Amino acid sequence: MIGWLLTGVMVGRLAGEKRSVRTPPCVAGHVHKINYNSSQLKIESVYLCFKFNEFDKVTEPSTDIEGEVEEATPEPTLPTPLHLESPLDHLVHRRNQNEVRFSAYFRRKQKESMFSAYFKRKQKESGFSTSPVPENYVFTPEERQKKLASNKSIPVIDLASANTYIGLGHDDIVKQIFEAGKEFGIFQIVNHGVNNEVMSEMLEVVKEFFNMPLEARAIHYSEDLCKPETVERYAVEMKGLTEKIFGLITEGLGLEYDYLNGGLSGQPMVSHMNYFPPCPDPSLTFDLAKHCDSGLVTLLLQGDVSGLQILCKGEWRAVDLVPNAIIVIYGHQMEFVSNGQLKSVEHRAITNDMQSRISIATFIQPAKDCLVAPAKKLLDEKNPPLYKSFLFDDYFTNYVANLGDKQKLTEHFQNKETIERYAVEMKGLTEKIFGLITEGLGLEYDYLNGGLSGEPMVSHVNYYPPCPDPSLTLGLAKHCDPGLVTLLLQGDVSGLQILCNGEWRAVDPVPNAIIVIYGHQMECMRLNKKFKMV
Ligand SMILES: O=C(O)CCC(=O)C(=O)O
Ligand SMILES: [Fe+2]
Repeated sequence: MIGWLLTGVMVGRLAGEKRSVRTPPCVAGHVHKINYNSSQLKIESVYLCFKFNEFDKVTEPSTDIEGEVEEATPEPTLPTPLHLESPLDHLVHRRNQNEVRFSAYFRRKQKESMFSAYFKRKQKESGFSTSPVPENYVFTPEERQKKLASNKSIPVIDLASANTYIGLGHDDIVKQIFEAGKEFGIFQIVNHGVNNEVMSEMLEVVKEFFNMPLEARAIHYSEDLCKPETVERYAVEMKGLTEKIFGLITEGLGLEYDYLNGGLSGQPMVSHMNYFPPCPDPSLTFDLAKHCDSGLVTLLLQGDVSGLQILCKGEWRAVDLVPNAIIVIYGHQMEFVSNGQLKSVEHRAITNDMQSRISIATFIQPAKDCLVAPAKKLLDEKNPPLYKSFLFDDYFTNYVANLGDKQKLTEHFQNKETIERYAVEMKGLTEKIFGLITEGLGLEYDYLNGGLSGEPMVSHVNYYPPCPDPSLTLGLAKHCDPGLVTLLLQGDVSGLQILCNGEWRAVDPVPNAIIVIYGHQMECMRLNKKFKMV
């Protein structure tokens, strides 16, 4: 359902500004005007994209979408329109599905067909044409906010002694963060080390920007309001905070310190500035509809007006305003990587009729081509992988298609059934093969059962991305398998080779075949040396 984000959309980026020089626009963007009944709605939010260590080089967003637009609204003259994928794109589009002129620069047609069925249904269900809130912003009675059942508060964690690295204070913080992630998937942090001045300046910049009249914003904002120093300082602070938090999270999980760095947080950091104006009837709609965040972690700074709520054990709870706190929201990837030990939290933002509200959400997300999977170190016989491994890009496509619905997404990416069925099949096949091998050797039927195959069966899931120069490296170096037998299933791309009488030979892919590889133990058993390992 759409939300009452009666703001505007500017899609922007941090360009290569140099501090000493008065620079051309540092945020390029686009403001959309929408006429709705007699009032004018302005749908706004700003995306800023930061690539660290590369402030001068900005990721080129795709702009291949203009051609798809049929009826472009006349727009003010603006800097070149840009498109950046933001985790919230789908919500923005959802809000504005019925205002067909919303965006000339997004993949409108594609998004329209994606959301139109949903909207038709929702509109039919709602039917509140006389409300002060535009009909397409009205939620069904079941979906609207009710009195909060619980006010049990979300943990506020003091990071003051996080940097001591050892000792009670530090260990206690690690524990608190772990517990908060396990129970809530969200917590607030204070004494986080982020410069308070930078935070309040950043909120001021956003407020100042959104308080400008639409036309003035459209023409001037990129020069007058971006305040590159503030934005850049904020970005640097967020980057530092991310590293600190990641260190504490990985320590709590028992993973290497830098496990969440690299590909898992490899997409350029995006900050999304939200401006929510007062709403004539907050009982009917939301600033932001229920969703889970798509990435690993979101760092949220809210101004002095509260509004964030989280869903915890079926109940909505308010996240209290804590001065100078930053809210850490776990996105869906955190749940996948931690194999469900840490939760990602569903949340929403409620409206109010008196004040406008500002929030700044900074998203840390995996690179598009990053293979996300439960961390191997967290898996064992008792903790099988609960989720499939997948490319983040595939997840994101599903995220958009499922409107950030955590349940649907979890169903799609969970592994339980497939893994279990595969394991049962492998177990059965092993028995069959063992029977045939022992028969060939003239041994008792069950000779290879018991201790000889007594370790819990383990399946490794390997993914080999394309390699820019296959002549220089191997997917996997020469080795023999340590166990008795390996049952290998390969996808539709061949690659396995074996060393046979001093020569490497390819193993051809045969549809639906399973490759049986004898491990070292098979040879070591001195079964008349009839079997060779490969
Ligand atoms: O404005 C808020 O409090 C929530 C923002 C949010 O959930 C998001 O940007 O993903
Ligand atoms: Fe969110």
